[in-house]
Amino acid sequence: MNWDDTAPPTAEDAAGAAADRLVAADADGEDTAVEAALRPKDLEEFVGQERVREQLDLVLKAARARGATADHVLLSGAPGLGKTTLSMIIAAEMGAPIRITSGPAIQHAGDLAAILSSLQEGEVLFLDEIHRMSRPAEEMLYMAMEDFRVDVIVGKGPGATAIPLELPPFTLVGATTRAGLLPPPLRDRFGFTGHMEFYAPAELQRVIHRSAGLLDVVIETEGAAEIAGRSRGTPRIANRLLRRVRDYAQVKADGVITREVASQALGVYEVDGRGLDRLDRAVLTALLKLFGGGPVGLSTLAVAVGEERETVEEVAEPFLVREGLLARTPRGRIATPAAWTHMGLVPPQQQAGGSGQQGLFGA
Ligand SMILES: Nc1ncnc2c1ncn2[C@@H]1O[C@H](COP(=O)(O)OP(=O)(O)OP(=O)(O)O)[C@@H](O)[C@H]1O
Ligand SMILES: [Mg+2]
Repeated sequence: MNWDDTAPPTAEDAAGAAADRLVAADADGEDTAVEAALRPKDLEEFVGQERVREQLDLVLKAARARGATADHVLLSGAPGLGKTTLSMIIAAEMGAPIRITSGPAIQHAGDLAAILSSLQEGEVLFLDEIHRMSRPAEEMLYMAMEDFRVDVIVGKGPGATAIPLELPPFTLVGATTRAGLLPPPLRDRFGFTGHMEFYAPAELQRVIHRSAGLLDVVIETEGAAEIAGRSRGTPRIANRLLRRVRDYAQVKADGVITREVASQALGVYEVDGRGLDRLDRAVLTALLKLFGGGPVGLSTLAVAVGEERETVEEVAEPFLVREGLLARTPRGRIATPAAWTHMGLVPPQQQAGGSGQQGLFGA
């Protein structure tokens, strides 16, 4: 694959790129299968997130010293940054069992009542995607969090009665990718909120070394750095790229991951030096080559790459914006100078003799 390919991207180039992306932050089937083995088991092993780790360490140590159940904890942050991992660490650090469920799994308040009433004292209840819980369940949760009590409604209509049910003290750990969507009364009932940030390359490098050790893969520092730089600040992506690079190293090299092996492998998988994949590059290429860097409307840009508007807007753009390669303006999408540099192209006004525009659109 030649990244500097001058032909405009075709629909075929972009099609499928969104479906099964190596650089997607959400877990795929394979991730789910191997992630359990790669999860750090205690705070010490958990890489990065210094602030959250330090604060959480205090919360847990204090609770342990008092012999009490830890305060409820809310973890917010983008997919793949370690929320589920941290919830398990909280339970492990407290020496408590953990029960795992998620917002979408709780359709009725009764579902939640059943879970809450079967908790043991001190148990950690991990509620993933807590922003997707139903309204009635949410209201039941308020009372459970605050007073360790729920009202179970028996019967219907005028004859319905609320039977109060005492709960043992427990620790709720809620996780959300969208903290802004949580109703304030719910947010306020957490004693501690940890905001997970994207990881620095050096931190991802540590994640990769650690995972390589667990997977019995030999990796050089430079090899880990190469993978880290393409992992979009996300441990899940780092671990996934490591597995693909390991395959390549076994088949095409002597199994050792050097910088060169990592770079070649990720070239095969079309993940570039900055973690952009084919879809990301198709969007940038269209924006730069067909529209001179913009501004261009989202719909036009989507047609040019042969993708749905939503795919461009929700799948490709967030990372391009985060990387400072693309900006969304009221007049449309524009490429930043960094985008031109990254794609190895020269902006029209910098091209010699003013013939740049023509050359650009004529290409
Ligand atoms: N700080 C970390 N140190 C080492 N590995 C990590 C760290 N954070 C996450 N990982 C690894 O990344 C993978 C994904 O982490 P996890 O499942 O906890 O993410 P998440 O935030 O729960 O994602 P989602 O929002 O999709 O549920 C796991 O395999 C885990 O081992
Ligand atoms: Mg998770």
